Amino acid sequence: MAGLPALISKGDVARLLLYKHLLPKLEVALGQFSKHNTSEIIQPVRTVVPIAKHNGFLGLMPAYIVHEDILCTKMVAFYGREQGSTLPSTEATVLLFDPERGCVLVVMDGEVITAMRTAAVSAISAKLLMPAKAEILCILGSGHQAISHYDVFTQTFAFKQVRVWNPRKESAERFARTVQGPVTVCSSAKEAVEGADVIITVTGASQPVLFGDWVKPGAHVAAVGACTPDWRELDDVLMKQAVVYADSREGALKESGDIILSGAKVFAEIGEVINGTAPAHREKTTVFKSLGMGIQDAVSAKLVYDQWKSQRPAHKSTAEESHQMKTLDKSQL
Ligand SMILES: NC(=O)C1=CN([C@@H]2O[C@H](COP(=O)(O)OP(=O)(O)OC[C@H]3O[C@@H](n4cnc5c(N)ncnc54)[C@H](O)[C@@H]3O)[C@@H](O)[C@H]2O)C=CC1
Ligand SMILES: O=C(O)C1=NCCCC1
Repeated sequence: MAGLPALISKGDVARLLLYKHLLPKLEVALGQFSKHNTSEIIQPVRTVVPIAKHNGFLGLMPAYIVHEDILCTKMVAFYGREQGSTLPSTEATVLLFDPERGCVLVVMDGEVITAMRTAAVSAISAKLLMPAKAEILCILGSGHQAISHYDVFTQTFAFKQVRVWNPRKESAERFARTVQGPVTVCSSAKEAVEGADVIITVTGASQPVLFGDWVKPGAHVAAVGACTPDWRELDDVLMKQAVVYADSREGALKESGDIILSGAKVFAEIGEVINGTAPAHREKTTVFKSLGMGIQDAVSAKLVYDQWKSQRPAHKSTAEESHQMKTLDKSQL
């Protein structure tokens, strides 16, 4: 190793990563991914190691974005928690490498990256697939992803009302006190969903919480939870009546209980819509099934690292720079 990797804390990631930089980079990366050209992007479906004893999983998420020379991996542990558990349901660490040498340049917190890039990708799906007149946003779940989704959706779109539901009403009320803006706390999922134009599911549920009979025709659903083959957030009625998009078709067919157990077909990847190779059926009920991809973390980590390098005191050198210095020393011999 050329030197010790830099460490970037959660607080610094939160300070350095901005949606205005993240959204356009993610959109480009999703489009590139869906060209499925391995000379541009290499990203296998993540390896998932079950931690059955603790009702959890460890996901390993490597990715290489060739033309930008970004080599990255995230390690993310995620759990099915009892309602009201104080343990986190997701823990993540992101490593950014020097692609030429293979050494780790930086180790950074992955919690903020996971929250922000997932919400940003849902916002991209909504931009492309929600009805032209979208006034009511509904969020099912009120944890970490609910907060990041609230932030980016209210910054990006002009909803007239945002509704939230959680089976534990005090959790939804805490969410309403945390976010910077108005929220209507609903007493049932049905009450939150009926009439909504955009519905985000960000729950830890393993059984459906969103039912097709409640969903307004033409609404857009960004389905973010239930990322294992036997967990569900959406019922069969919704999965069969909607046009289903995914971040990765291969990932969805391997990991999404909503898709595998309903037998619904993935109509297109969101990147295909970005590339113009698949249509955006805004006029129909749409589901975007998000599983999360290593390239989303890679793009985010690079943005954080570049910002961090540009702001850090001049006397501190990173693994990357100490390698450059050693190379320079040798060439001067
Ligand atoms: N698609 C993606 O890229 C990603 C997906 N996720 C998934 O998104 C979901 C939310 O993640 P976080 O917000 O970080 O978790 P969190 O633990 O902070 O929040 C989960 C929320 O779901 C609620 N909940 C739990 N069980 C429920 C049930 N049976 N019915 C309704 N609500 C229930 C909890 O009360 C809480 O409000 C998880 O399933 C997680 O695995 C997380 C990160 C990335
Ligand atoms: O992409 C991610 O990061 C995750 N996806 C599924 C569940 C937890 C984290």
